[in-house]
Amino acid sequence: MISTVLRRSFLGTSQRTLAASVTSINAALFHHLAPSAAATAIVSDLANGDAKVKPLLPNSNPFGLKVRDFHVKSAQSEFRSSVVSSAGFAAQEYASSYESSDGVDSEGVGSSSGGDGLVISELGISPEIVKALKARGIEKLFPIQKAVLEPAMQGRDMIGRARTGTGKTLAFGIPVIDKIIKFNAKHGRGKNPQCLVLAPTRELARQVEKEFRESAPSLDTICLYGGTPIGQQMRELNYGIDVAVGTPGRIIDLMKRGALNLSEVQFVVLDEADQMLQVGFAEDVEIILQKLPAKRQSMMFSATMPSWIRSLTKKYLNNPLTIDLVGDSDQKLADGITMYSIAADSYGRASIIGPLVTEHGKGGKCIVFTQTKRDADRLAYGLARSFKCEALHGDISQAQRERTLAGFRDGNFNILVATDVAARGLDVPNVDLVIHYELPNNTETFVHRTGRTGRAGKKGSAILIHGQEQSRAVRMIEKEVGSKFNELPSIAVERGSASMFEGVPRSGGSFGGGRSGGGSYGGSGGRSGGGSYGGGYGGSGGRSGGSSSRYSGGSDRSSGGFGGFGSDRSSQSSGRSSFGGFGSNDGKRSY
Ligand SMILES: Nc1ncnc2c1ncn2[C@@H]1O[C@H](COP(=O)(O)OP(=O)(O)OP(=O)(O)O)[C@@H](O)[C@H]1O
Repeated sequence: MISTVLRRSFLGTSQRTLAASVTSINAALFHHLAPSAAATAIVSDLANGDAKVKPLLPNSNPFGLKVRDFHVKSAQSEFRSSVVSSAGFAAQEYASSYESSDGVDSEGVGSSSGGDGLVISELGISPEIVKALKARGIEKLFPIQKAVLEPAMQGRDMIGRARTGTGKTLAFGIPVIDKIIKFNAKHGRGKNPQCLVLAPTRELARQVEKEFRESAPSLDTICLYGGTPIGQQMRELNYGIDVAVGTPGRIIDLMKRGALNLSEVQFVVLDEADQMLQVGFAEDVEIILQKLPAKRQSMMFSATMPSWIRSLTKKYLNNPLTIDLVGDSDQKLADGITMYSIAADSYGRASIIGPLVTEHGKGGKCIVFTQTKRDADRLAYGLARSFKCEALHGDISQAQRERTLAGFRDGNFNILVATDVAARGLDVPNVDLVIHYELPNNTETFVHRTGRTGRAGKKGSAILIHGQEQSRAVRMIEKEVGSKFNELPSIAVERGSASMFEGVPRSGGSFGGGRSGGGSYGGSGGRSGGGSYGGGYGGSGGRSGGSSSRYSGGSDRSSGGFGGFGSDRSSQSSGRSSFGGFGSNDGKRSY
């Protein structure tokens, strides 16, 4: 039968299709036969067929496409915590430092040395990982990694929380890839993913997948997200995958098409779990979790614990350990970030960005966060007259967003004007300055945006631009974040010069307040209702004229926002964000 299928393929299809056919048959065979037997069977059948092909080697096929030597059947990994027994103190060490926390940074990622982390090469972690990390300059564990390693190696379910830029991805990544590498060495490689990581945005999914790939080159990883052709992803899944990272929407799509088989998943990680709720993925996440094998290790990383997360935890995690390196009373930002604030009125604020970048950006990378896509476009347009600058938001095509991010990472331009699509999780090394073009919706957003700088122990600055009348809100942020702003002297702006946006196409116009229903600029267009700030920063929420406080809403918002940092707002269970749009997550939102 195999040769029949192959012959039919050879006669009637392109080489590309053929390759896929061979690969899938190969994969099917390998799943039922020992690898060597499978290879022999295929080779002998092909030898009798019409086409001339090279013999199949374990990791290649006649067309040079990647083929994996699958193990017959996956089983639960059996890993011993003794491998990392030297890290045995990690969780306890964290616990004691957290209990005795008095505002001192319990994480220790405050210096470029990476704090007093454990030396990775001494932990019994696979040499491949140690080598790959070393090549990236990573030789010691950061505190969250230290705290997570031992219980993760022991197979504990867990909920983790740590400040921005402190290495949460590798905290779950290292134990998972180490276990998979060791498992594969013992049992051979499986076709279906052993690890599934769910991320709320495409950008974050790509980044997490990259981190896995670069830390374990021998593993096959895939990133599954919308906005890209599904066929290629299906073919790659068919070749065999160790780690799948993706956004829930595309993952469900692939499951429905029968292309993604989650029956062998041993590790599931929810990264930025609370954001899943905010961007409308709550239901999808649960659908996926229900499809996973009961015997698995589940880890969840979440900045806050809304009631949805708690109920997820109860339903899908088994006696989870909570590792919280933030706590409720601590400073929420990573060390090394200096906060500044500056007052500017709505029409003058665009004009002060240039001087702020020049003075505080040190010629390095800078991200300016706006509330709305339109503002991001318009500000980027204006700034581009004097700086190399691009916009990033959810109305921009996925391909262009990827190019923009790559260009920013590579230093092709140094000012990125972005909506909150870039606020969470994105790791662009060496961002020196974050500017909040206006007050964010809530402290949590402030923390995530600000956390794009000062990563991995580096230094950075954040500048919050606020209206004269918003000082109460600024104080509230200070209180909730646990750090003080240094108030910068105002920058004089001549009225006429404020219009650096002349010539910008006005499509509904967020500048100067032409819009009704969400002029992000104060202006006349204020929203009525929305009341995103139920109790946020001192009560400007829900106002209707909106001539001053940004707290009253963002243009794309449709419903209520969050409370303060760490708050538990079950009112969010609708799964809708109060942000000005997340376009990055397969259509659930439009950032
Ligand atoms: N042990 C380490 N030593 C040096 N650099 C590290 C280490 N661990 C992680 N990093 C680097 O630190 C940066 C931040 O890591 P990561 O993106 O995982 O942070 P995060 O805690 O997930 O941040 P966020 O909350 O913003 O998502 C990355 O560039 C990563 O490669």
